[in-house]
Amino acid sequence: MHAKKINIAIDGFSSCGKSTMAKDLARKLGYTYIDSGAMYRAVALYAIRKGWITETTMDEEALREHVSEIKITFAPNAQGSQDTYLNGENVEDDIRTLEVANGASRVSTLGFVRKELVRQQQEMGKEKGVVMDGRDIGTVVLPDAELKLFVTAPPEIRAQRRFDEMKAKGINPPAYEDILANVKERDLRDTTRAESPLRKADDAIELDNTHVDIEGQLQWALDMFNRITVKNEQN
Ligand SMILES: Nc1ncnc2c1ncn2[C@@H]1O[C@H](COP(=O)(O)OP(=O)(O)OP(=O)(O)O)[C@@H](O)[C@H]1O
Ligand SMILES: Nc1ccn([C@@H]2O[C@H](COP(=O)(O)O)[C@@H](O)[C@H]2O)c(=O)n1
Repeated sequence: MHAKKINIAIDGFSSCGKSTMAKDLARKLGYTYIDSGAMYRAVALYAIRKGWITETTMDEEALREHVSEIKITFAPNAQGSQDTYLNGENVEDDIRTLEVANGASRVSTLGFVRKELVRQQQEMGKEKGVVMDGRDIGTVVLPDAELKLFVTAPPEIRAQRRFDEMKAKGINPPAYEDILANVKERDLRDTTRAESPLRKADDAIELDNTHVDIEGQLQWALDMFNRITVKNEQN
């Protein structure tokens, strides 16, 4: 008999390894992975393309008026992972730039954007069997998630990992200092915004993965999952 599926919320700071952990865990468990950050990135990309976000300005009113035109979906790719679609267009690569990361960090401060995306994310979590990562998953999107994980590492470590990732992909990376500044800026905005600021849910279990590799963090997450599911079966 298959165990009853649960929802798993993974939150944490920018570039700490949340999506790596969430994807690996979903694959192991046969759950659906949802990258909530990709949804904020897709909104930002839409707004950048329309000229509503520039380096120094954000046209909130245009975004408010047109937010309902933005349809974000996910579909599996050949690598067994998920690609993000914006109104039917595959934007998985386009949303991974520093410019879009910065735009996402800015649009995510807007209450009406959060309201719409949280509604869609809650809909995706209704049937259970979801691993969702982001900033407010354990606190706002899925407050009843049976397992909540919170990942941390110092900004310098996180920026170095991003820098190494880009180099390994053959992308000419921005300067390490620019990546570090982006990580710190996004952390500050996420933790200080009025709408659903990033914080660890009271019932989340924390992992500082500074000295834990990708395999080690997956094993840790699986251990946490097994602990919770055994406890649930006993009750
Ligand atoms: N435990 C780990 N040790 C070393 N590197 C890691 C670890 N976890 C993830 N990474 C690497 O760190 C980089 C960032 O990871 P990932 O994209 O999963 O972070 P994230 O928290 O989802 O980021 P973002 O908030 O920007 O979406 C990737 O290159 C990933 O391979
Ligand atoms: N639940 C979430 C997820 C993301 N954000 C904001 O979007 C930005 C991009 O997210 P990544 O996870 O892909 O880095 C991020 O900087 C956050 O500001 C959010 O607010 N809530």
